[in-house]
Amino acid sequence: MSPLLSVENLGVALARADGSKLPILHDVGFNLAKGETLGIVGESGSGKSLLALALIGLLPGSATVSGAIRFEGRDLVTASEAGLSAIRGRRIAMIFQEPMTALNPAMRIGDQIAEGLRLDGVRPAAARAAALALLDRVRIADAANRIDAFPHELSGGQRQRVVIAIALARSPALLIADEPTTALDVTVQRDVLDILGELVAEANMALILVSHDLGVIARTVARTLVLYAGTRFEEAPTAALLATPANPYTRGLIGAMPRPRKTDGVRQRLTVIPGTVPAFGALPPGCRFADRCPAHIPACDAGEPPWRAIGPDRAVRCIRATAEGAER
Ligand SMILES: Nc1ncnc2c1ncn2[C@@H]1O[C@H](COP(=O)(O)OP(=O)(O)OP(=O)(O)O)[C@@H](O)[C@H]1O
Repeated sequence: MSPLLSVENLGVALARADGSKLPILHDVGFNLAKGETLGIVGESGSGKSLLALALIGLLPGSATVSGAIRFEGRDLVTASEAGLSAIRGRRIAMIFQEPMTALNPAMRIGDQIAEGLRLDGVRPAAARAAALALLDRVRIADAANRIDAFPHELSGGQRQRVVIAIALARSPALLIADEPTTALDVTVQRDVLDILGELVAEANMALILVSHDLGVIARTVARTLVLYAGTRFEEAPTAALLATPANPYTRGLIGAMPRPRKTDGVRQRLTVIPGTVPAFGALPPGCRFADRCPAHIPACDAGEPPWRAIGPDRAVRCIRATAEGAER
């Protein structure tokens, strides 16, 4: 069976001031089946947001896209703007970090949830009833009274739950959430992630969750794709990725995860990956992670490591990696 979404050899280049093109994304690829959940993780500047925007054709006008993005049998790289706007919202919904930018401040939340359904021809009373049911499903307490509230009358967590309700209203096949909880307090983050995970599973909807935070990814998705400096570094089932990271970069990300200390519950940053992500205009000739990598050997500088399978459901871009874990 063909996957719901297949991304192959995706490249995105952005125009520089002098008119030349600066490649940002390079050889990104993955498949997503119906109902499957995938996390995309990497440090700031790794290209996560550009990837999310590329998937729904919302890149800046200066961007050049190469490779293929196939969704429900259509190639989204070559699709017309009209073709893409017929898919956005209806078949692929998107949630961004800041709920206030997604909500209309002058419109009642129930009307905003019902709006998409009205576009699909649902009558007003049925759309309002569906909006009420969705508010309940995203656990807005006292939904019957809150349905006529304006966004500013809600907390940040409630607003993001309304955004989730809007995204789910039209039963899209794929939801892309880009840092959906980064603007929220840690405890509210967990509630919103749990609601998101539950609703996506109930609806058998596929989810792409973009986050710099492996803790967020670990809580929510079955598979994870690690990006580094614009390209894929590792893909694996999330549990295997966390237990036996094959790429030294993934191991570094895991080491940098804040986690509660057993004794007093204080969150502590254990290790940081030394150095910084290289600039896109000055990438090293070999592995992009070479100058930060604790497992670096001269062969790493010979050329870009190929993307290669290290198991039936695991792949990595590192000449030293094995499925038993990264070289140290
Ligand atoms: N509109 C744009 N014009 C020029 N450069 C851009 C644009 N959008 C992104 N970039 C550059 O592309 C690179 C990848 O950015 P992107 O926002 O995708 O990274 P990210 O992994 O989502 O990081 P963050 O977590 O900080 O958002 C960065 O170097 C960024 O400066």
